[in-house]
Amino acid sequence: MTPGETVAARGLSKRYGRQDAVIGVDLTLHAGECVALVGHNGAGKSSLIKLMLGLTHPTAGSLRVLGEDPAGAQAARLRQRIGFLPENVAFHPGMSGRECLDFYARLKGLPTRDTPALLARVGLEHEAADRRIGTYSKGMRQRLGLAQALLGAPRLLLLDEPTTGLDPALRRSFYAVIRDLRDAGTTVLLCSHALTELEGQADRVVVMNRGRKVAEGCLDTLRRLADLPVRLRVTAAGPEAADRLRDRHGLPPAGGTVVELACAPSDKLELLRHLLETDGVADLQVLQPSLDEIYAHFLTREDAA
Ligand SMILES: Nc1ncnc2c1ncn2[C@@H]1O[C@H](COP(=O)(O)OP(=O)(O)OP(=O)(O)O)[C@@H](O)[C@H]1O
Repeated sequence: MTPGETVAARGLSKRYGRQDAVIGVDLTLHAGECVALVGHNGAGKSSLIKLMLGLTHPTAGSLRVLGEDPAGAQAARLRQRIGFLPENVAFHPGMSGRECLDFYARLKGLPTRDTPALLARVGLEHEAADRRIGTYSKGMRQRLGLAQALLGAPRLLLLDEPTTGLDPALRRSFYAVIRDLRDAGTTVLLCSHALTELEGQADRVVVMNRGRKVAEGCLDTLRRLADLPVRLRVTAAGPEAADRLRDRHGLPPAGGTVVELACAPSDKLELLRHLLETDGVADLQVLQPSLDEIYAHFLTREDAA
């Protein structure tokens, strides 16, 4: 592993009986980056995480996590430096948040003195910390789950669907904590189906389909690779101007003042220039392909292959 690399997978494969879960995956993660691992159900995301945690052994290929073999002799020590938030986090309902975190700290061989600061970091201080978990809302349980994952200041944080069921305000505060950790040098791997909310959160996106890595890059790179049409939403000054515009671009008359045009990314500037010079254009909006559309493009392409 080169300096700064926290995870290095080479040709990594995992097979359960006759079921291939991970197939020949190459993946490198670095300190201080937040990477989103996206894929449909059964794509192999959880299997990849289990391999990183050393809970299962690779069938083929190699995997180093923080410089160690996660399923090797040093696995227990290595796991102290990894934080993990499972998809369905379940805590004992009779414990308070504080008791629960103390319990997990002891399990990890850590002092419990950091518990109050961790609870405060995820917004569970004061009265909330001493309430029974059975009375917590979903958002509070999820925040406790994050606090649990942050025990021992891990250098690698694996979060499986961390924001499922959180309202937009809680999501924002969740991602604010993640950003701080990333900026402090932690590697964060976020597994998610909720693609659109990852825009602006992940530095890099890795797309998995049926066990294989099918695309990787920052959003701009994926956008470029996908080369999907850009849409321009034009608001015309009136219905006649809208129909004139439609006619010029080969669209049937439709009424209303909003006209949606599409073009290849390389033709965008020329079309914009043309529209700016066209009479009757009152406003226009450039609609880039969303992460969902880019993701669908890579999955469809792979399925066709
Ligand atoms: N213990 C197991 N035994 C047999 N097959 C398994 C096992 N664990 C996973 N699989 C299979 O491996 C494939 C990948 O599953 P995995 O759980 O890694 O996908 P995932 O991307 O995490 O899906 P999800 O988003 O639904 O959690 C699936 O076909 C799954 O049925």
